[in-house]
Amino acid sequence: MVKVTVCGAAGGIGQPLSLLLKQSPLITHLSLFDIVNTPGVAADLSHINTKAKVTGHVGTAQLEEAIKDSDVVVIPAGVPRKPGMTRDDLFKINAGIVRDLAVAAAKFAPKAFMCIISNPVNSTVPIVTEVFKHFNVYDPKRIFGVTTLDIVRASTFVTELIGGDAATLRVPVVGGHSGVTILPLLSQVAGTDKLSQEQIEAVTKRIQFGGDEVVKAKDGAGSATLSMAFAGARFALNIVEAAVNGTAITECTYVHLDADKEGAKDTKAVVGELEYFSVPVQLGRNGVEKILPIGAVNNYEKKLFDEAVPELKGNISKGASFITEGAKL
Ligand SMILES: NC(=O)C1=CN([C@@H]2O[C@H](COP(=O)(O)OP(=O)(O)OC[C@H]3O[C@@H](n4cnc5c(N)ncnc54)[C@H](O)[C@@H]3O)[C@@H](O)[C@H]2O)C=CC1
Ligand SMILES: O=C([O-])CC(=O)C(=O)O
Repeated sequence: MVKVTVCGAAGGIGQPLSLLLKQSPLITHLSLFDIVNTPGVAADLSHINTKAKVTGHVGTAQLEEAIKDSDVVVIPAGVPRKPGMTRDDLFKINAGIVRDLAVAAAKFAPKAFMCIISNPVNSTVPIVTEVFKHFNVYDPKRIFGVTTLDIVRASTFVTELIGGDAATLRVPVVGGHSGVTILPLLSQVAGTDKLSQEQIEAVTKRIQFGGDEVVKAKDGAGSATLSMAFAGARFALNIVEAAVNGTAITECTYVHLDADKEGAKDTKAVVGELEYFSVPVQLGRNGVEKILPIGAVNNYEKKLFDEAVPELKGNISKGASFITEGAKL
């Protein structure tokens, strides 16, 4: 039995993400939570002839039943950017939304794998951590910031330059999930040696600011939803596959480096005392099985790390202190 709850399931990401999850033969219960419209979305999806039973839950009074005993909780709840905004501008509204959902998960599904999509991811993941610590149910192996869209974009954009199959080209992207904190490690990708330094820098910027491309094109109607649903489903389904079948799947994801202290040593050597970083992680039955080395980084990439670290540090402490110095939970 595998219960997956999507919080924010009626939204731009939530709906297509739920559709993709409904196709998994491994999920037996797909629970849809939102503050609006989930009865309709659930009724609609429930007619699809795949295994998962679909239930809809609307409003905070139904959050407990929605989330109770979930194996996986995916959170794309909250407001998206409009042109001119940074992800950090969303903190004011989304921090409280993620906190309240994390409180419900800590109380009613403390063992769930938490997959956080809501922005700013660099800060919302520390919020979830601090809430779980407060309720004494914290396990860093089970809390993930979903940065898969950066990896998906990197595969697409790099393939446009070097050719090959975007579906199978793996580009490690580490760091965080906003602008300069997004660190594509192109020097580790076979075939990028054909590119000029100018091309490398341009595609690096494109990956870092891919979200802005969509925000601009949508012109006030929100940010990436369909590509995020694809990326979120890929990540959540990898978590499910690893948990159910023990398959060792490697994916870059934003985690607390305590999730595997030994494995994180090589990352720590580069990023200092930073607590969170998106790193290549081997997933398994208990979430993070191993943090894998970030590998060799060239001089240009080192410079990018230097820009990312102070920004990430600020984002992390902003999220953590929202709980540790905020109103009583
Ligand atoms: N991690 C990533 O790579 C990405 C993250 N995002 C982020 O995902 C979030 C959602 O984006 P969209 O789906 O486009 O927004 P949306 O506005 O279309 O949907 C958000 C949904 O959250 C719901 N919601 C609001 N408060 C809630 C609460 N307390 N509990 C449950 N649901 C609640 C809303 O009713 C709405 O249905 C945004 O913060 C956005 O920045 C977007 C794209 C990529
Ligand atoms: O850009 C945004 O605000 C949404 C997002 O995180 C992305 O598309 O990577």
